[in-house]
Amino acid sequence: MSNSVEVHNVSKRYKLYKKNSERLLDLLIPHKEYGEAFYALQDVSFNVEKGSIVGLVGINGSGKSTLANVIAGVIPATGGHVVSNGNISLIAVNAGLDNKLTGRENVELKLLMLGFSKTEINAMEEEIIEFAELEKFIDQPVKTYSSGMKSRLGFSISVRVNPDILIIDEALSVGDKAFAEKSLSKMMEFKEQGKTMFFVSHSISQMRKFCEKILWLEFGVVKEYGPASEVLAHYEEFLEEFKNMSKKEKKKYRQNALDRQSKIGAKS
Ligand SMILES: Nc1ncnc2c1ncn2[C@@H]1O[C@H](COP(=O)(O)OP(=O)(O)OP(=O)(O)O)[C@@H](O)[C@H]1O
Repeated sequence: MSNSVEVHNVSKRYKLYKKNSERLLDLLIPHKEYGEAFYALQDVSFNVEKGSIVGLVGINGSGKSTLANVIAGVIPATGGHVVSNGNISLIAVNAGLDNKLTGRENVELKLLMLGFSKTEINAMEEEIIEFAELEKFIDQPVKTYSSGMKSRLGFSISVRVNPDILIIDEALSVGDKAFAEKSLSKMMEFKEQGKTMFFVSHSISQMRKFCEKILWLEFGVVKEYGPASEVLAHYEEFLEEFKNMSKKEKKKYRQNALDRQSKIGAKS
């Protein structure tokens, strides 16, 4: 099925080093283990049908961005695999923008890298700049942009490129309300065209309005995956409980997850 996404037992293992020398030794001496394993994702599996919009939720550090990056192919999984058939575009604040280059140079570079010709780029460029509302600033280096301006630029490039699968990671939460509205209506257009979308946001009301399904991640594992209204209701209950925990209870809760996420000896 085209535009569908299947995530099969995906894990992402990082190494945490106490010192830089450990990192070097780990590289140089392959038969010995240095540093501590940390699983940002553990055995994550779910399927997304073509044309559906899936929200990724979870408290800070749950692995939402890591999963978005693995699905987009920006970072490799260390275990499992993702099957997808369409072109995927990831929009995240700052994703893929070179801070030293101007906004215009970033637009041109990104489009060149995606294989567009100079004539096509010329035709697309002005539209991108206009949608991003960056006319006045487009020839300034991106390092001078606010996070909202960067996300507007990233969003505008990605939607103009017209991907089959779109992943939006927090990009709407840093822009202003008017741009968020405009972006949401663009996303509705994409939905009508049967595109598959992933949406990472801390805004439950945006999720409720927009997503059909929700994947709730909790410190690297899938806590629940299902219809948006059901999962969001459970997630909100959890947030309320979590908020009411004492400092000590929260610490214990996090520690239990950390013990699971750093289990040594797992292969993937
Ligand atoms: N390069 C890395 N090396 C080591 N650990 C990392 C790396 N990138 C992410 N992590 C860890 O992986 C975990 C998941 O991070 P991630 O950014 O995916 O979470 P998130 O749910 O998107 O968080 P937030 O809501 O705060 O944006 C965190 O504990 C983070 O510290």
